[in-house]
Amino acid sequence: MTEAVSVRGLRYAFGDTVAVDGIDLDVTPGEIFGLLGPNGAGKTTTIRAITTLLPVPRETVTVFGLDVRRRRIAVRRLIGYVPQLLSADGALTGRENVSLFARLYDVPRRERSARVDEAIAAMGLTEAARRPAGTYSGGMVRRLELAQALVSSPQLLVLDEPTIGLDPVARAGVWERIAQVRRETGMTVLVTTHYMDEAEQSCDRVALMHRGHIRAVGTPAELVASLDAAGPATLDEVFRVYAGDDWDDETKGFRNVRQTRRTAARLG
Ligand SMILES: Nc1ncnc2c1ncn2[C@@H]1O[C@H](COP(=O)(O)OP(=O)(O)OP(=O)(O)O)[C@@H](O)[C@H]1O
Repeated sequence: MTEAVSVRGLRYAFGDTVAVDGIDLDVTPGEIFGLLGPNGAGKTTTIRAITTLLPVPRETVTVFGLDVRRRRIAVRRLIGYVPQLLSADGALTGRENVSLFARLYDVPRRERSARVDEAIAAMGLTEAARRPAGTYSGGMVRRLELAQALVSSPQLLVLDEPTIGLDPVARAGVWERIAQVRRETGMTVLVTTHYMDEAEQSCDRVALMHRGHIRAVGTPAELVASLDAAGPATLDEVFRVYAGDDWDDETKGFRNVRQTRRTAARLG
C-alpha cells in the first residue's frame, strides 16, 4: 500500500541548530496521525518538509508516493495546510475568505460556489459565513482556516497546532469537526500538538518527538501500555518519560514514573 506520507532519514539544520535529526515516519491513508512534542522538538520543521516548504534531498519524503522534491506542484495539489500563524482576513466575511482560497487553489469556477458552501458547512459556519471574520471567536477563526484548507478537497490535511490558544470548548469543537471530516471523506490528517489529552482522544496513532528525534510511535493505547505503570497511565505520563527532564537517562525515567504511580496508588 502507498503510504499517505513516508519520511526516511529526514535531517534538517538551520545553521548549527539541527531541528530534525534523521527521522523515519509513515502515515497510513485515512488515519489521524499526531506528531507530538514540546516547543522546539522539530514538529514544524517536519511538517514544512512534508508540505514542500523546505528544500529536502530527493527520496527523503513522499506524499502518496510522490517525491516532495521532484513533484512539488503535484504534492501541493494533494495537501491542505493550516500553519500555526495563518489568519483569516477580518475585513472579509467568512465566505469571502474561503472563496479567496478556492480561487488560490484553482478550484474550477463551475464547482467553486458549491465547494465553498460545503467547506463552510463542514466546519459549522454556515450561519456565520455572511459576517466579517473580524467578529468571530478564536475557535471560529480556526474553523474558518480549516474550511479554507478543505475547499480544495485535499487528500492530506496538515494542521500545525490547530487548537493552540483556544479555550477547552473551542478546542473540542475543532477536533469534533476534524473527526467528522475524516469520517465523511476518508481524508488523511497529520496534526501537530502538544496537548496530550487531545491527541489521546482524537489521534489513531501518534509519534512522540523530542530534540529532533522520534522517540516512540504507536496508538495512544499501545504507548500507554508500554509504560508498564502500576495503574492506568495517560499519554501525558508516557510523554514525560520520553521528553521529560529524566529523558537523558531513559531507564531512570521509566523507574521514576512507575515509582510515582505506585506511591500514588498506595496513597489511594
Ligand atoms: N527559521 C529558523 N531559523 C533558525 N532556527 C530555527 C528556525 N526554525 C526552527 N528553528 C529551530 O529548530 C528547532 C526545531 O524547531 P521547530 O519549529 O521545528 O519545533 P516545533 O516542535 O515545531 O516547536 P514549536 O511548537 O515551538 O514550533 C528549534 O530549536 C528552533 O529554534
